Amino acid sequence: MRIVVLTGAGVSAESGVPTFRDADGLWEGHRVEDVATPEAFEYQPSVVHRFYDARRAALATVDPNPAHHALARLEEAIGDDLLVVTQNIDDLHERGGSTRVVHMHGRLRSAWCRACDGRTDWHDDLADHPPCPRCGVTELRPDVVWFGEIPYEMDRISAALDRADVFVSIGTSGAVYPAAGFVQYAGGRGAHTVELNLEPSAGSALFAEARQGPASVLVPRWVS
Ligand SMILES: CC(C)NC(=O)[C@H](Cc1c[nH]c2ccccc12)NC(=O)[C@H](CCCC/N=C(/NCCC(=O)O)S[C@H]1O[C@H](COP(=O)(O)OP(=O)(O)OC[C@H]2O[C@@H](n3cnc4c(N)ncnc43)[C@H](O)[C@@H]2O)[C@@H](O)[C@H]1O)NC(=O)OCc1ccccc1
Repeated sequence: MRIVVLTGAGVSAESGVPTFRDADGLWEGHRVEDVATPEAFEYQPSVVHRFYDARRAALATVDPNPAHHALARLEEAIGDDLLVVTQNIDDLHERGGSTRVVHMHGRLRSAWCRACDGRTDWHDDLADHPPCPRCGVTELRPDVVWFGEIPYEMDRISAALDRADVFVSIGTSGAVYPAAGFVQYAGGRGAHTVELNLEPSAGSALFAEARQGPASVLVPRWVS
């Protein structure tokens, strides 16, 4: 039984990581789309850096919750037959014990150098323009996928969706593409589709099965 699990901000909400759709967007009066775009980084890099530096620093104050741990147990049970595709840029899946994880929108604890294209694990701020550890140039940006940019590892994701027997979506509002289109893609190839979410998402009607409730309760129950 090959399973692809897609997760969104809702899987980390009970760990204390704010979601995008509560509090009318995320941050300091900025529409998320206004800080998570290459244009915003061009015109106001310090605002964008502070946005990600604060979220990166906050990672030290949160821990995985029972939903993350349950997915790690499932991986232990079925190994390569499971792939977790996350829209989240936090590292809670890995800290929960998962290893087969694709961060399609990037990672907070990684910096990407626009000069040498190198990526480096990064735990500190970027707003003070530190030099790239590889090439020494001060052209580091958050290693995240902004609106208008192509998500990471789309080939690996499409290949897994092609072969999936089950597609499960956890804690996502289904508002952002291409992730929001995965249910139709997998369902169209015969996969059984399940939504586990606090409330029905924009694409709920597209799922064969939809359960409402907190991820920390629904995911362990679904896994066991
Ligand atoms: C706004 C939207 C309409 N715009 C887009 O989708 C755009 C444009 C677009 C492309 N195709 C389209 C088609 C139609 C319309 C528009 C488009 N997409 C892009 O630009 C993408 C790039 C988008 C990525 C942007 N970066 C992010 N994040 C990283 C940065 C950062 O994090 O700062 S997106 C970011 O927002 C999204 C937020 O959504 P969720 O995670 O779902 O969070 P949200 O708060 O919305 O919802 C939380 C849910 O959880 C539930 N919940 C809450 N608590 C709990 C709980 N306790 N338990 C369970 N559930 C819970 C709630 O009920 C709710 O349903 C996530 O994807 C997240 O990663 N790039 C691209 O398309 O390139 C081309 C391409 C495509 C394919 C192949 C080749 C090329």
